Amino acid sequence: MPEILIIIIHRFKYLIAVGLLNMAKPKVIFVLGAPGAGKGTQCQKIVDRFGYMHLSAGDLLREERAKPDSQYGELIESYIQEGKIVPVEITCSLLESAMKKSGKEKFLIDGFPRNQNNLEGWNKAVAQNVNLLFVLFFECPREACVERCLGRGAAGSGRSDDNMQSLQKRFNTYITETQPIIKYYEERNLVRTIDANTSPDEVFEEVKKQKRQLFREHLLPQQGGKIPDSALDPSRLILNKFSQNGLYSPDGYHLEQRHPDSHHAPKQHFPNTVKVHPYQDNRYVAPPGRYSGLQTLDTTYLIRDPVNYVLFPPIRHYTPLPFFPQSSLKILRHFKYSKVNNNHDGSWNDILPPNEFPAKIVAVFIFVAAGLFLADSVAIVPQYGGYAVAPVKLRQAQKEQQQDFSKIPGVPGVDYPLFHSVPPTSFSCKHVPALPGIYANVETGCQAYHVCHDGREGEQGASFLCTNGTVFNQAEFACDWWYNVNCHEAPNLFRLNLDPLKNPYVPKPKPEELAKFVPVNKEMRLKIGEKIIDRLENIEDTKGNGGDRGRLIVTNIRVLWHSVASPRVNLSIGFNCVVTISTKVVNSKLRGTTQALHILTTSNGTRFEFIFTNLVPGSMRHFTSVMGVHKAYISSKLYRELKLRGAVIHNKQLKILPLEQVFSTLHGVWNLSSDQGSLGTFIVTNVRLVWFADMNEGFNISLPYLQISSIRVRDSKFGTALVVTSSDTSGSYILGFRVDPEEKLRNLYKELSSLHSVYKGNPIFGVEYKWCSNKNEEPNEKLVEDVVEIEEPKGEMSNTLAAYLADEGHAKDRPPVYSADLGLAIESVKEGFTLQKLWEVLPS
Ligand SMILES: Nc1ncnc2c1ncn2[C@@H]1O[C@H](COP(=O)(O)OP(=O)(O)O)[C@@H](O)[C@H]1O
Ligand SMILES: O=c1ccn([C@@H]2O[C@H](COP(=O)(O)OP(=O)(O)O)[C@@H](O)[C@H]2O)c(=O)[nH]1
Repeated sequence: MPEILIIIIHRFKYLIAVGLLNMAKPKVIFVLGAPGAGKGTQCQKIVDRFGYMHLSAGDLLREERAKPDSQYGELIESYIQEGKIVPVEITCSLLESAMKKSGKEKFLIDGFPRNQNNLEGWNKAVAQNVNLLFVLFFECPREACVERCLGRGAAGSGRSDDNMQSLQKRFNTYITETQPIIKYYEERNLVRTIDANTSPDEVFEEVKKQKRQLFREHLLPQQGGKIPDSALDPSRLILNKFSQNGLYSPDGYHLEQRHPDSHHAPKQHFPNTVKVHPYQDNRYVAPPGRYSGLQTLDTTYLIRDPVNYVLFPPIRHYTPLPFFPQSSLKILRHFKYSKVNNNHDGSWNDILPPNEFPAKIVAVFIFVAAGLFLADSVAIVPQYGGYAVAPVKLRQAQKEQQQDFSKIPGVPGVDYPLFHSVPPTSFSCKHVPALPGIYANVETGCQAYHVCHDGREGEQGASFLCTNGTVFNQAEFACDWWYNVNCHEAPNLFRLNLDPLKNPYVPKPKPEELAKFVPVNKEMRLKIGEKIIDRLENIEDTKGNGGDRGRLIVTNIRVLWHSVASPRVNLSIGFNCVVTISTKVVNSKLRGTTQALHILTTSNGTRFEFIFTNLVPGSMRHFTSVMGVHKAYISSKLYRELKLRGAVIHNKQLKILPLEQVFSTLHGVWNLSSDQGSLGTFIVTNVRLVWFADMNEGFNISLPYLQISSIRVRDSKFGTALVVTSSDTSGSYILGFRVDPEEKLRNLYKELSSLHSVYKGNPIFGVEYKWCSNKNEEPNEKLVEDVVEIEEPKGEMSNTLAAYLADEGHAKDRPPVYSADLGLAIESVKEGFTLQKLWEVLPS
């Protein structure tokens, strides 16, 4: 039996590998082109033909706009009418939730990304989670597109932008904003251009050609898109065809398309097209005799009946195969496409000798079952013209109690184990590094795992099985798809049970204990818009927790450290409090004398210092990432802070920040802060609002959404005014603006309040730190030189601390007390000293 399975895998390894490669992430095709190029029309055809899910960014926005409770409705409407591009945060979240909701794996994203802001937003939030196949670009002259859009409007599209006025603006946006995006993808060789200035069917013919070539290039990049004929053999095609028709088509079918010349209908006993119909046991079969009146499906494929084949019993146990590694990830890794060409010529020779088949076989079906449910159903094999007809199951009619393996890539029992209960193995909790802990059982291909505790459950601990298709991922402490797990690696990861953050059986603090430490733990949670940039293990907080191994986390706004042994011992240093970051020679309990990271901070007028030692000899990463991110933080202050009279305007143009996108520019806006008011220009971007005086561009204000506490429309002595209040942290300024006519003011108000709510939820901090590949571990001398080191008068410790530690009369340990400031238990501080003084570096 294993031989049969090996043959199946051999024959289908191409499909398995390709399937796995593609199943890992949802596939996305971007569809771009001018308004009216026919994107929607072609997408519908692609959906019908290739089964993609069509997501039109424009349609999703229109749907959102139509929702009565949508907070973005008005903003979307005004942007669409103006032909402007809606902020990417809105579009991306609509796209993402539509993708998730659909449960599908292949998407045509139509009309997106349309500008730099879209592109950046997508790259930041979604790109890494999907597999972008290519960009389908419909090229069509402007006149034709305009005519089509006007035609669409006249035919009752109901779209508020299918009119000449909006079209003009949409085309401007398309030329200035979307075309550069197409160019961006062109430079990456991802664009496939289709001439869209022909009839819809002709355009679609081109799409199909491109699709075929792209399919090949995508699957076989190393062969320049040339697929060996064997790779596209009929079995592959019929699987697609059956699945398109809702038929169940498991791995293991071997099918062959008949050649029209040798099976020309009038000369042959059987027609070119064989009709199959649902059989009483819910399979699709070719019916004997007439099929009039029966619901049928045409197939031109032959399914051959293997000679001398035996029904193999259901696979109940997972037996590792000698040359197929248990973890089929290895199949992927070792898989070479060229092998398909060399070892498999697309004929049946590698399964059955050709002379075993009658010469004039027309409709002959082969069936090799690959799993339990197939083996069960093979008992009935109806005969057709003397040849066995393969049973084909209808997806919808599948028996409830049988598991559907079709959604799981790979061969059940071969690629992944199929245990129904945990078998006895040599696994023993006696040999594990930590108790309690969870351990994968390698002998079961990791389908079983054991919770080792106090020995009550026996030597194997409490044993559990992951559901079929999944195995225990020791790195994640959870059942995971088999192709994500390298089971052989599991024993090397057993030690992760020592990490209290990983090991779910390490008791977590009780709620009341947690309450005690809330201030500290709350700090450790990531804040809105906060992103982790680097995470370093083995870092000692040399000053505060010497001798304790910890984890240093660098985010875009701060540095966090926590002890690994007791995560509640932690600290958080906001970059906004940092005075300097430098290096310093220290004496670490765990590393001896070494260079450490020295962070000097100030908070409420008091200075604090922090020293972090990397316990990995030679590693400089803690210097490079903390200093690098800090620099990025400093240089991006404008993203986050209110700025008055800054050099933000040059020649009446806003100096744009790196991730910034201008949404609107409004002339003739009065700033009401002085008695007579000043006339100026108002600019709305995805980061901030900016106003500058027409007479003097140095008289300006730049206010990020992050610093806005409210936006209102109010009556004032100047008439109806837009009133923007800055947050407490930025001085609670009240800014008044007036625009005529009032409708314009109200539109500005709506736009600003929508953008404020979008960017309050997704603040842009502007801290972008780029890793230099392979250089992470190298000392970056320049970076170290740049930082000014603060000289301390005596030694390396503050005088107070040195005096404290010099404790000559020390007889016994001081009792621990709870320090509300630190949220920790500390030793009671000696008389004459205060905590603050001990932490102080420079006299305040
Ligand atoms: N190849 C074509 N030739 C002529 N009219 C077309 C063609 N493709 C689409 N149309 C029509 O043009 C209008 C715009 O097409 P649509 O697919 O909605 O474009 P888009 O999504 O690019 O804005 C529709 O009314 C559609 O019926
Ligand atoms: O990612 C997108 C897609 C669309 N739109 C807006 O929706 C309008 C209509 O887009 P759609 O793709 O429906 O129409 P097209 O102009 O391509 O026919 C555009 O003009 C934009 O205002 C947007 O802001 N972001």
